[in-house]
Amino acid sequence: MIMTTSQLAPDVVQLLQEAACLNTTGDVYTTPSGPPEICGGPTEKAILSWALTSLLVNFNELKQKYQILHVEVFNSQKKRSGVLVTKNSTGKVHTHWKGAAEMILAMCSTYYVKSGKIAPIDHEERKELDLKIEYMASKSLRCIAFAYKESNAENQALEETELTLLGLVGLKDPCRPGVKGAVESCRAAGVSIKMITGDNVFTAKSIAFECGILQPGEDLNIAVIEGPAFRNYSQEERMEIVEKIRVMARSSPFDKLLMVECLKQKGHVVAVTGDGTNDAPALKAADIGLSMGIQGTEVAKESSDIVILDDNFTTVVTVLKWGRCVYNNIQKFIQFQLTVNVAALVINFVAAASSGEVPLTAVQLLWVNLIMDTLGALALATERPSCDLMNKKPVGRTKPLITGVMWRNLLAQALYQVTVLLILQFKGSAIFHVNKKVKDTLIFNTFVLCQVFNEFNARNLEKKNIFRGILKNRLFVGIVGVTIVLQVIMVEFLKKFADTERLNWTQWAACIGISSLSWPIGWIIKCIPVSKNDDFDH
Ligand SMILES: Nc1ncnc2c1ncn2[C@@H]1O[C@H](COP(=O)(O)OP(=O)(O)OP(=O)(O)O)[C@@H](O)[C@H]1O
Ligand SMILES: [Ca+2]
Repeated sequence: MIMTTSQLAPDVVQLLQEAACLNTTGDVYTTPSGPPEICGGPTEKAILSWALTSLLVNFNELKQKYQILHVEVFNSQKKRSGVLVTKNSTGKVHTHWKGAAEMILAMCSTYYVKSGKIAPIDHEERKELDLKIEYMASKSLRCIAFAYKESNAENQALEETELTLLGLVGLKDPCRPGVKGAVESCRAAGVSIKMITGDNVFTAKSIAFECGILQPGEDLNIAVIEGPAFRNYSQEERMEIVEKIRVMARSSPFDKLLMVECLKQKGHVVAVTGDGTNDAPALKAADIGLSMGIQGTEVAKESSDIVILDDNFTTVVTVLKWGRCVYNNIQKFIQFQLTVNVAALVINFVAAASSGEVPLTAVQLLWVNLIMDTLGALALATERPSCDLMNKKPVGRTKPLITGVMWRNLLAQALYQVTVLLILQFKGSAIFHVNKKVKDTLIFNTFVLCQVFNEFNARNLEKKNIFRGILKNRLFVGIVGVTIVLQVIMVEFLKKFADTERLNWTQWAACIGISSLSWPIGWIIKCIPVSKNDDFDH
């Protein structure tokens, strides 16, 4: 039941004001114009703003009336914070605790009723209060309880038993828009999301449903666990259940770390997001630690690999997408580069071994490497992420960089290039009725043009449509254009330098015709399935 201050006894209001404003790490700055500014952690801020608006407290005035004798700062293990204060006017000493509701309730033996009287918490009362906490939590509220005790001595430590419950507050930390979508995207990308929180199990469950981490129909007995239960399992038991857990509630920093370590031992690649000091060990232990740039504590940021500047979970999807894109672009370039090198090596080796002459000269090979390394790398590395990247399973930790699919594409293209170039080498002069120098130029020119065509093939390792989005990648088109222009200059104008002979229109057409066949070959070869043992998806 929500009550206004007028419905409460003044004594209780006073105690609640003390509880909210003295037992806090937050602060309030009054501004001459406009509402007061509250600072501190999110929980502290919420409680203070409730105190200012609902308890109508004057924060700074109240603080001056008391002296703080002892502080126990909030810690993630005990999930509570406490102070020992004395009121200047009366000299009375009060212990105040606030923290996770059921934990504070366990320290209480009495509670305040509305009228201001103190009543004992018997078995029945305790059950009812537990139900209240559970109800609030199931509405995805984070429950904080306030408790206090009056004592006489000033120098004693904070008492932890026989307290009087002052009240419960429920804080709503709503699931931000977009999070549900991000969770779904991650799931489609083969990334399983787990929520590890210090919250109560009911709050955690309810929030997990809200943002799609838990789905209707899931076996909650397996998917939801509390930190202490997880901790108390044996290592073998933990390894058995860890993959099935979706939500871990009431976890301590150690539980978070334990979970990350278990998942890593299972061979998973683990990413952790977190903002608090209590997340630091897990962030550090994870393969990828992502901390929050705005709310995040310095400790969390220091322990992480990536700082998410906008504190938005949906950014994780962007990180994932770009990470995959870079990996994919590297693969494309490797495939492209290896094709060039394998083909050049085989042609020269076979020709040298059989006739003692090499068709591609050192300068020509240097030239090929120069334009294909720099320009080819630029063209393929600047491809932007495509949507299908996010529908694939992740690459396993032990997966080779060059996959079966890449070998298939690479070998097919290299085989084609080697075949046509060797035919040109041995039969070229007869076919085209040209001298040796022109024939060598034909080989060189065809070889380079084959790479230009193959650069398009390399744009997509698996999909047959290699032109998708090509106009959006102006750099790619530009680079291919520059490569072609340079090649024309090389063949037509730099005869001495590259040892080439000018080619006529027919010969150019023949070179282009032969090289362009690498497109249909690329298309056909992609129809051949390659066994993918992708089941190691983490
Ligand atoms: N400033 C605070 N003062 C008192 N109790 C708090 C405070 N902040 C959190 N709590 C209690 O501790 C619990 C959370 O503990 P903890 O901070 O260890 O969790 P967490 O894992 O950081 O949570 P989150 O999911 O918000 O990151 C909350 O459910 C709440 O009951
Ligand atoms: Ca936290």
